[in-house]
Amino acid sequence: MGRRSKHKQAAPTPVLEPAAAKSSGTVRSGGRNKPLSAAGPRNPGGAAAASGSASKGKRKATDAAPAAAPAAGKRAKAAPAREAASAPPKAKAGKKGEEKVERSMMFDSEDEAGDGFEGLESGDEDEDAADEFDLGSDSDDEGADAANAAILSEGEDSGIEYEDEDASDAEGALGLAESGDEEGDESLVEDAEREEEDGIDLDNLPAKGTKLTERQKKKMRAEAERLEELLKSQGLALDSDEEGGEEYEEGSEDDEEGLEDDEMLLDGEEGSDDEEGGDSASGEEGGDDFMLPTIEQREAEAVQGADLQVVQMRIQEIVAILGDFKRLATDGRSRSEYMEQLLDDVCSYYGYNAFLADRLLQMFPPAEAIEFFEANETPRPVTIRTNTLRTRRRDLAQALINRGVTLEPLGKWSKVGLQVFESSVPIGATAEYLAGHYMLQAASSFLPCIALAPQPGERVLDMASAPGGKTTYLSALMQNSGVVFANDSNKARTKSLTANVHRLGCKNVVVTNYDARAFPKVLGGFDRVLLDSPCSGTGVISKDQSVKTNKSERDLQLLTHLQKQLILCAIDSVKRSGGYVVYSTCSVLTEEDEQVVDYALKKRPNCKLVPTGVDFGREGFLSFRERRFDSKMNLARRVYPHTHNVDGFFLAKIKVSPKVKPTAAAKAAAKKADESDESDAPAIEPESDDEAAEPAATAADTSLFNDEEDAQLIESAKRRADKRKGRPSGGRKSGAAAAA
Ligand SMILES: C[S@@+](CC[C@H](N)C(=O)[O-])C[C@H]1O[C@@H](n2cnc3c(N)ncnc32)[C@H](O)[C@@H]1O
Repeated sequence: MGRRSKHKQAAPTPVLEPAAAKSSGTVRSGGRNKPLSAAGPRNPGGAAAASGSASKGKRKATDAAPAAAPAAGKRAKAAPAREAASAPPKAKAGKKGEEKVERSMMFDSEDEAGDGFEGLESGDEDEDAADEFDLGSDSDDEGADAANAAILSEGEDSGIEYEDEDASDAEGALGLAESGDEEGDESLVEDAEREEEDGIDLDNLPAKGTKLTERQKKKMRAEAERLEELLKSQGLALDSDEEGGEEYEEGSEDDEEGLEDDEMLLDGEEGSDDEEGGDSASGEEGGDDFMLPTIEQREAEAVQGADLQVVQMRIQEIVAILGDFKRLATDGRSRSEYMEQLLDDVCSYYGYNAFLADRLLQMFPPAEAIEFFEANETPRPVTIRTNTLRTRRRDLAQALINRGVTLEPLGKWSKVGLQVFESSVPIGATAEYLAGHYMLQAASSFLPCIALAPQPGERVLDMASAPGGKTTYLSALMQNSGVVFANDSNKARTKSLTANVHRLGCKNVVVTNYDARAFPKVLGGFDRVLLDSPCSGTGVISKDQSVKTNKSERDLQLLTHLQKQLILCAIDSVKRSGGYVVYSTCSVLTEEDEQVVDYALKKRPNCKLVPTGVDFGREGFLSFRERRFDSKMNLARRVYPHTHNVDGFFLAKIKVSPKVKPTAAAKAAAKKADESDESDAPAIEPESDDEAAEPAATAADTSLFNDEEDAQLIESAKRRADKRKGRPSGGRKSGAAAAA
């Protein structure tokens, strides 16, 4: 990744993966165009969270950058949590004010340029240009591209830099300075500053005489070498004999001093052991390498409470060691011991329960997992979706700009999205909002609708639709024709769904209130079905910190069982001649994503995965731990907060063909899928009134499933519920139980 880009705000990213993933994340800090946040981190759920993430929440409110662990190659500026917690949260406010002016100026100057988004105020653009932000034709595509390109080319001024510029950045970064001229010097200073942030944190260098670990020494030597390389590439070698040395002459004293300092630091109390900076990280000497805490130390920490600063440092050390275990693990402890400590530390530092922290640590390599946890401490940018039933994006943008809103197009991948950077008015209460010109909608939540691609005149089912962000988008994509059945099992939530449908002027929507497992019995024959499934919400922790602590293994089992039932109903609701189902969740856990889709494919051999039409994000997993998934699962898409600066999200598109007589192999696969689902299935009822879990215990019509297992589960759940509420048990029987 280009180093410059790190300092600029990432828009929700049109980034192709896996390249983006490898680039260690796109969520970047402190650019001038820091986006308006959708929601501040909420109060963490548990006691641990209170100590851990509450303070982190504050810190992050002032600094949008997820501080990646050093092993991610970034060497995060590890501001001590407590110190940072007291950082003034309004520090950026003044900057934002300036930003607003800058952004407006950007649009103005683009007006003069006369293409793309810049036509906003001019009003004299030709029809083609005026259509640029409408849905539809290829030329529109080009127009939108041009608009974005114009903005992208403003990268330096606007402070916005998209991920796909990073490659050229990386190449260009070192060629910035013409040696000797002022510009060059400035660039060099900037580079050096960047080095500080990217590499060794000069603000937080250990005090002189501090004893450094071998690994720290090694890092510093490597950093020194890198700086030397950089200087050389600028024609400013450290060696004053070399050409160009003169220009460096002035600074050389300082630098020599600096080097002395470095050396003193490197030497610590013991004196330098290798001037050449050779590899001495093996830890044979001195035994001053990182050591995992002993059992006694862990017990003491458990009793006294952990010092967050210590825990944070330890997380970084462990992540670095796990990244190069053979070389860096010098205390004879096993990898699993390191993982165990990391799990403990993640729980106490970020405030997750052990179950979820463990699941998430399994999802990513350790360094990336920390990036994910960090990203969950900062809100995602506010995004809105233009309601094309009422207005055009350019008109909406102009209207909001006139109200003092700073915004820009979301990215090439969306013709209707806008990212809001700053607003002097509440974005959920403008006249345009009330008039239904836009929906406040997370960028990820556009994706399933894009994937479903409903056509005008079609019959569409949105199975779990409240509060209607996707329903209203589907309606707009269908240009208010055909029909969208917008269903949700939660009656209270259908009220906000209905309100949104009205506000946005969706005339082709019918709201229904069923447990979606009642489909296709109540209604079937759909061209397309969206199942935006109830889920654990592990992709939206930045919006709801309670997810960190309120999910247990049992909740997950209940959810996945429900999800599997729902996806079969979605498939069965497609018309006989075939159609499409999009399955999506805002969870990143494979149990709720690939595993559910895989189950459905095995149970319904007339289905196959097809491309989502969303060309960014990571591919779905083909396997995860001991599980193997459908060979086309790579067509599914995953997006993450730490790689795309959007809510974590999963989507898969399934083509449903007319039913065929299942082959023996298909039957065997379906049976196997059932068995595996049974082993995953919940053994006990949910205790909470958790919205997502509720339907599992109150299934309206389980006769859809001639599944004894289901019937028994529901029956025993009801018995237990009766018992808990003091009702005589056995007095009632569900339809399913009766049928069974
Ligand atoms: C992820 S939210 C849907 C968000 C919605 N698609 C949107 O874009 O605004 C999941 C929804 O599923 C609903 N739900 C949970 N269990 C359900 C069930 N068995 N049948 C139908 N809806 C259900 C919840 O009430 C919740 O509104």
